[in-house]
Amino acid sequence: MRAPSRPDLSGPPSASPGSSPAPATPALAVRGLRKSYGGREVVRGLSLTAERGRLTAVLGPNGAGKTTTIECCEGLRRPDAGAIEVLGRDRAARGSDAALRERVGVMLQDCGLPMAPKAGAVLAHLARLHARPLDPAALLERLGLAEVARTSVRRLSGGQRQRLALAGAIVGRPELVFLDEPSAGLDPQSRLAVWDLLRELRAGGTSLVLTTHLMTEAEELADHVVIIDGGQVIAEGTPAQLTGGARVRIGLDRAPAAEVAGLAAALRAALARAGRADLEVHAVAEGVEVAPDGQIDAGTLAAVSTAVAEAGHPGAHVAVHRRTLEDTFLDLTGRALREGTSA
Ligand SMILES: Nc1ncnc2c1ncn2[C@@H]1O[C@H](COP(=O)(O)OP(=O)(O)OP(=O)(O)O)[C@@H](O)[C@H]1O
Repeated sequence: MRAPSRPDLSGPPSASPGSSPAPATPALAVRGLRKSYGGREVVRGLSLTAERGRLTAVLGPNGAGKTTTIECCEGLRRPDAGAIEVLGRDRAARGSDAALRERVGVMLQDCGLPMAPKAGAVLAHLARLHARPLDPAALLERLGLAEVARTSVRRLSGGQRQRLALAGAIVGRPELVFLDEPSAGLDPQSRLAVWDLLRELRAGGTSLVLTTHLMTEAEELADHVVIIDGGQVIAEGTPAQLTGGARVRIGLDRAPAAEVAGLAAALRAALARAGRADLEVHAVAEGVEVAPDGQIDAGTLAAVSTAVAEAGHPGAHVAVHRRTLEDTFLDLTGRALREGTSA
């Protein structure tokens, strides 16, 4: 199999090695954004910042207001209130659309491409609109689309259209790219190819802001994660900050709450006797967690294992557990299905 050719994804002119230092303003700054549809406010005073050269992932349940927020930032929707600065420019200022067109790439949720022309022609056309575009043929090849270059957009599969929309968003070598659910509906191979491409763009200095429902996508790619619910930011940080450190989990299968509480108390006592009162012990569903303030080193693991043995629960199993972003997301946004916003 021929290795896909690799388009030069080196970043925008401002990020090239040897050029002037990156500007101090963030790639995107949103302050107090508000937007209503038919009297229902779906974005309610939202503020977020995306730093330059970083990948910022915006997460949230269906209807949380992610697309509305991103479309306001892209200039596709007019906010009711609030301020949006894109690459240091006030989005609402006269002439900002024209000034930002060359510097900002947009991949829409519903692909936003014309249906009749052939895939290759669409990308070549988009490339011609830019001063220093990527090579469209290499980009098609890189995204596994070379074989459908002569197929009309209408006849592409959903995943192929999705990848073509991504190619269209980046072909102009933008400084900032907005991607609304870039890997929705992609098969695992295509998703990995898209992730590789996004990593490479970021390494080349491009700023990326994406929405996603894939927690693994945010965990794999994002420098900064913003969680939105009910039209507001409810948490943000690096994936590691949001998930917290690793814990030692002592599992008790199908144990009643009283037994779990008893184990937690016995562990606290045993750890205190061993001089490890610094270790926090929490009862969780079907077990107990011990959360060290930092990494789990061998001494900590040994102290916990000894304490478990002393506590005398023969059915207990000990494992190191790392919380995922999905755990945090569900803790913050709940497990119930959503219909619209909670406004
Ligand atoms: N043009 C519109 N007219 C009326 N209501 C709208 C419009 N666009 C979005 N909404 C409503 O605004 C709310 C927020 O929608 P939005 O698409 O911004 O959410 P989202 O977080 O992107 O959701 P999803 O994850 O499902 O894509 C939803 O309740 C949606 O039904």
